[in-house]
Amino acid sequence: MTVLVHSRAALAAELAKAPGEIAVVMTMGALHEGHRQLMRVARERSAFVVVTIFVNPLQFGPNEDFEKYPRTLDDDLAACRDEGVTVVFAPSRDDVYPGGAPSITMHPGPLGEILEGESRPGHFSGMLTVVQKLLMLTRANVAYFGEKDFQQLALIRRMARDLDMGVEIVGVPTVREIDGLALSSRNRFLSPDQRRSALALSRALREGAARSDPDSVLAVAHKILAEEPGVRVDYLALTGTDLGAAPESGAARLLVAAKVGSTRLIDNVALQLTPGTGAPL
Ligand SMILES: Nc1ncnc2c1ncn2[C@@H]1O[C@H](COP(=O)(O)OP(=O)(O)OP(=O)(O)O)[C@@H](O)[C@H]1O
Ligand SMILES: CC(C)(CO)[C@@H](O)C(=O)[O-]
Ligand code: BAL
Repeated sequence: MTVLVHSRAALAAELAKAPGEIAVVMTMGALHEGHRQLMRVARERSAFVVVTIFVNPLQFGPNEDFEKYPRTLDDDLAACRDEGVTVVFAPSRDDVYPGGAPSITMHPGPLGEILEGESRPGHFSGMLTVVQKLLMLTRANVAYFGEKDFQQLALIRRMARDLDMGVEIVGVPTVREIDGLALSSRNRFLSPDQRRSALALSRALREGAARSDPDSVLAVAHKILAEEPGVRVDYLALTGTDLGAAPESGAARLLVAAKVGSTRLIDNVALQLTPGTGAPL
């Protein structure tokens, strides 16, 4: 049975019943198969799984989509029930921030200043602050996050390690539609035409990642994105798996952020680089 709680007191009462390890899957709701995959991976290991649903105002910029972010609690609850989730914690803003905006917050450091951090000032500070609070409130031993938000996952791992938080952070591969589009709550804002345009993101990543020479990887991906007029690229970046400089060879990551209409989407893939193998485009 899945129990829905809204207050931190009701959450604490449910947590007291946990027989052992507590797992958490944090979300902003509007749940889709990507979220459900996180829940399934969590359930495979832990009998007690908490899903949090909270659209965190602290991680949205003033001109971002906080107000219009989809809120679909009834459907979300049904999805959590289907996946055998133990507790759904859907707090109000006052429950999470009883004293208003916190005066002590997380500082993401240099990794938080590039890519998403550069495009969304303050985003990662707000995100890490609420993740830390939700880890404390849920008393989680293990927490699951999607690779779709690759930089977010890297920062959460780093926070847990740097601050000795004693929680295990598990990354879960990105779940995609059959045509390659990464599942995202924001996909529902796309018109059919915009959805077709949005496919350029995953196509650019896939075809770029099929190359192994760094110049070719970026050139192929750039070309695909440039040829899609419905897409305005924010960044396309080839990095190491730690989001630092791309290695000359070995495991790397290709990341993209772009606006399709007024909807901002992100995606990324893993790839292997081998120098000197660039075939002409
Ligand atoms: N397609 C996906 N595959 C795997 N995990 C995902 C996917 N989409 C989201 N997640 C993960 O689910 C968790 C909650 O994410 P969130 O609620 O922001 O959903 P979202 O679809 O990423 O929403 P948005 O696109 O609006 O940011 C995060 O750990 C996120 O990485
Ligand atoms: C981790 C998170 C739930 C924190 O608000 C959010 O950033 C998200 O949904 O990815
Ligand atoms: N999925 C990352 C949360 C955000 O876009 O604010």
